[in-house]
Amino acid sequence: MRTAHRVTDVVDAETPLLAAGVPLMERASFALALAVASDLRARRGRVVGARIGVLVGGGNNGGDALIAAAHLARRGAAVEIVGVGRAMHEAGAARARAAGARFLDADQDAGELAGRLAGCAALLDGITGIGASSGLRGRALEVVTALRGAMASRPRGERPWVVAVDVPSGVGVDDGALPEGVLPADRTVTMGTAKPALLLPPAEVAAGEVTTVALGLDLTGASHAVVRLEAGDLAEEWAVPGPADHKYTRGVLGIAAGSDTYPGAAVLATSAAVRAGAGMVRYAGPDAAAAQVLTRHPEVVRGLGEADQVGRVQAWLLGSGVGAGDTERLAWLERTLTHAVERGIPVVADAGALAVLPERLPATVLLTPHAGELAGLLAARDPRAGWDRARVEALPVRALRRAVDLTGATVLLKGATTLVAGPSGPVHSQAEATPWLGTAGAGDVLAGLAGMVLASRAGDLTGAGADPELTARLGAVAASVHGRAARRAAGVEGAAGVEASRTRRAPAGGSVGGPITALDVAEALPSVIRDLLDGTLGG
Ligand SMILES: NC(=O)C1=CN([C@@H]2O[C@H](COP(=O)(O)OP(=O)(O)OC[C@H]3O[C@@H](n4cnc5c(N)ncnc54)[C@H](OP(=O)(O)O)[C@@H]3O)[C@@H](O)[C@H]2O)[C@@H](O)CC1
Ligand SMILES: [K+]
Repeated sequence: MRTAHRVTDVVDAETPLLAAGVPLMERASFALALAVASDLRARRGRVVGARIGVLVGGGNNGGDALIAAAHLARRGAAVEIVGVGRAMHEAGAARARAAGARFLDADQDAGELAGRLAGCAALLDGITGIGASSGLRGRALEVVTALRGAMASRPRGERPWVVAVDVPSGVGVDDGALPEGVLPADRTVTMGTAKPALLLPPAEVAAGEVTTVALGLDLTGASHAVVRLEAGDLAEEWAVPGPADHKYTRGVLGIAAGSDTYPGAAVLATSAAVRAGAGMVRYAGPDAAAAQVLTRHPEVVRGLGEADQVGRVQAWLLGSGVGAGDTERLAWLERTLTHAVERGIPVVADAGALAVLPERLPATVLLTPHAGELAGLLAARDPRAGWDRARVEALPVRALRRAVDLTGATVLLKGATTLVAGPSGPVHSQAEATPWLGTAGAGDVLAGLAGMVLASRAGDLTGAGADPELTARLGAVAASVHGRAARRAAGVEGAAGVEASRTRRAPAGGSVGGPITALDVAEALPSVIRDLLDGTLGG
């Protein structure tokens, strides 16, 4: 599990150590210099003679960069420092100067400065860290903007290796905002613990590879702001049947997905649920879609009539492939959702069901909007706040939290990185998806998979002493398994392939994979789940 902590928690943990004289900045800057030296050695064989540009702001983030610059200069690098703040960490600057680093004229033309920096082997971004709010301004913004331009005009292989100090300067450290004028890093060396922006869209793309420096901060009392589940965490949450289990104890999922207009959603959602190991699926939908479901999956049972006539289910998936004009179906979804909520049955509410939500919902209802649907939900409930799709994409965590506050439900926001949060607990951020997954029907597969995961853990979700944060965690499990199945179906291989498929950079080994259909993703589920439980799936 990867985790990140809020700025206030980091500051609270630092304060007693600093008061006790623990040399946190020494530790931070030494580890930073080591990381830069090791990257330089890997990329060009040596540190000696390498030209390293250092962008320095007025606070302690600049202090980290300056002391690291001193270490690198001592190791023979040609270090060039540019101050872009109103002040400069004095002790750090003195050490860098004493070690032989050069201070460039900070007032020279930004374009000329940028041209010089763009030719460096490495750049350190030490302008701002956790002490600044989102968005660079003034001279810092001017220099970084010119630098971005200068770097973009060079071939990729001739751009400097960028290392961000603690966070890429200017990101929204707690909310993951990515304003104009952030220098994208190849690596971020973060101090004490990862910061939320390093795991949250859209800022995470500017972080590159994240290295966490252990500073000895005591964060045991602080809650996680962001959690990213890894393979071992998924395996722990996955319900594995025991000898006494049968189809009813493994979880019966009711699926009300698909319509005469979108019958494929029924097939995709049921395929995902069946392939992911549902004890039983009851399909409650129109005859034509049901015929297609049964042709493909004869093990699916039909559920006819109202919710109380369908037969017992442990969880529902409602709404995938039901359009806004399908009034009769929407009315049925609304009645079924109310029925499920009254009985404490977990629900995945997708697509059409998002249009018929009651005012308040329990946390065991998992809403699965994409950015456009989330914008619609927020615009309806919070009309004066001006939510639209672009704002949701720019501030996804804020949008997600707002939707949770307004509904009481757990919300899963689908995207290249999927976010899940409930009324309590962290934001889960799962980034396993490959861009190949951006294909019609992928959301129906996720919905069916998420419904199956809730059904398989229904007892834990609703019983006495149930963990109120479990729905969000299981939503994150589904998102991660969905992304991993997509990678497998697409043939994305190795860490380089995964990285390349996310960033579209040329891979150094591995494979970026190729096109997939939504059904391919559902069909890859059994092998991915098997490997997950065998412990052979990395990441
Ligand atoms: N405490 C410690 O010992 C440890 C601290 N550590 C390190 O310290 C960092 C936190 O340092 P911090 O608290 O000094 O704040 P910091 O991130 O440098 O930002 C403040 C500066 O930013 C500037 N600035 C602000 N807004 C701006 C804007 N929009 N655009 C441009 N500039 C802007 C502002 O300048 P001013 O507004 O005054 O001109 C001010 O000078 C932390 O991230 C970690 O790296 C670690 O080494 C562990 C030990
Ligand atoms: K920084």
